[in-house]
Amino acid sequence: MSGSEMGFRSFDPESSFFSYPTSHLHIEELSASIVRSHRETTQYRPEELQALRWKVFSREEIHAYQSKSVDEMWQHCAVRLTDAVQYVVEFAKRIPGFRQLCQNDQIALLKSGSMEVVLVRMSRMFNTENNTVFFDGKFAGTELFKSLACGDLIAAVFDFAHNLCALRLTEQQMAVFTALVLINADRPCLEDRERVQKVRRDVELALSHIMHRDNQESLLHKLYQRVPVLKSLCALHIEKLRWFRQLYPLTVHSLFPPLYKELFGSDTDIQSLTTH
Ligand SMILES: N#Cc1cc2c(cc1C(F)(C(F)(F)F)C(F)(F)F)CC[C@H]1N(C(=O)[C@H]3CC[C@H](C(=O)O)CC3)CC[C@@]21S(=O)(=O)c1ccc(F)cc1
Repeated sequence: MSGSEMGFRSFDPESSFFSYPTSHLHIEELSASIVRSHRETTQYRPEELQALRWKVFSREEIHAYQSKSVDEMWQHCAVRLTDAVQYVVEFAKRIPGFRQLCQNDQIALLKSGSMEVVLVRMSRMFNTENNTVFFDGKFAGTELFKSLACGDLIAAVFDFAHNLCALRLTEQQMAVFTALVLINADRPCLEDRERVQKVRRDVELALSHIMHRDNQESLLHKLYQRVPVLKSLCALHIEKLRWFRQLYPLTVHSLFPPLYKELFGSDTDIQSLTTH
């Protein structure tokens, strides 16, 4: 094994901790730990989803969803989104390096990145053969979400999930990619950007290590190309939420989960995200 793979440390008196080329073993351990965290913090396993693959909603069931009022359907989805975000918070807390970041930066990364991770995770729930996503126990097409009254956003969310699902990422590749989506040194309001960048560098090495091992380096640039789309989907979500809140201020105020409002509402400070 060459010197750089051995990861010889060079003590840099300036930096708060060793700046060293990361060792091969460290990257292997980091990948394994991220994959384990992913497995422990997703609500559905791939084999479960595979078994339910052809369980689709009947016309009556679809009609029942379409007959819900706009505020009822938004509230229903907001509760599911908040559940999914809480699993992402758990995932983040189990990523080595993320826990070592200061509390402020952990919260800043979750505030700006948890929705993106949920959208990436949604691609695991997608069936590209009939363009449906797993929702409330069965697979649903875009028409089921009509009463949300944001057809353009739903179409974009489905489109993103379809394209990512078509890359057929393994659970390991998905796990490390979501860690990379979360640990982004360009996010707003970070206190120690350099430290976030150092943690991100190791996760980048872990992803290229896994893609190299799986002989799928060609996927890497396709994955990185999907990231700006994630950003635009989240911006569109915030825009729609502002529109919805103007129409139904009381629903958002009293019926939306507090974490949802802290994450996606105005820039209120975040209490329930404190990752103790
Ligand atoms: N409120 C909501 C909302 C909620 C969700 C999404 C989008 C929105 C919006 F906001 C948007 F798009 F603006 F963001 C939308 F669509 F409503 F407008 C996409 C991620 C979905 N989601 C999941 O797919 C998770 C992924 C992780 C998985 C796991 O952990 O294993 C469990 C299921 C969580 C919430 C959920 S959802 O299921 O309510 C849903 C809603 C609309 C849709 F077209 C498809 C799904």
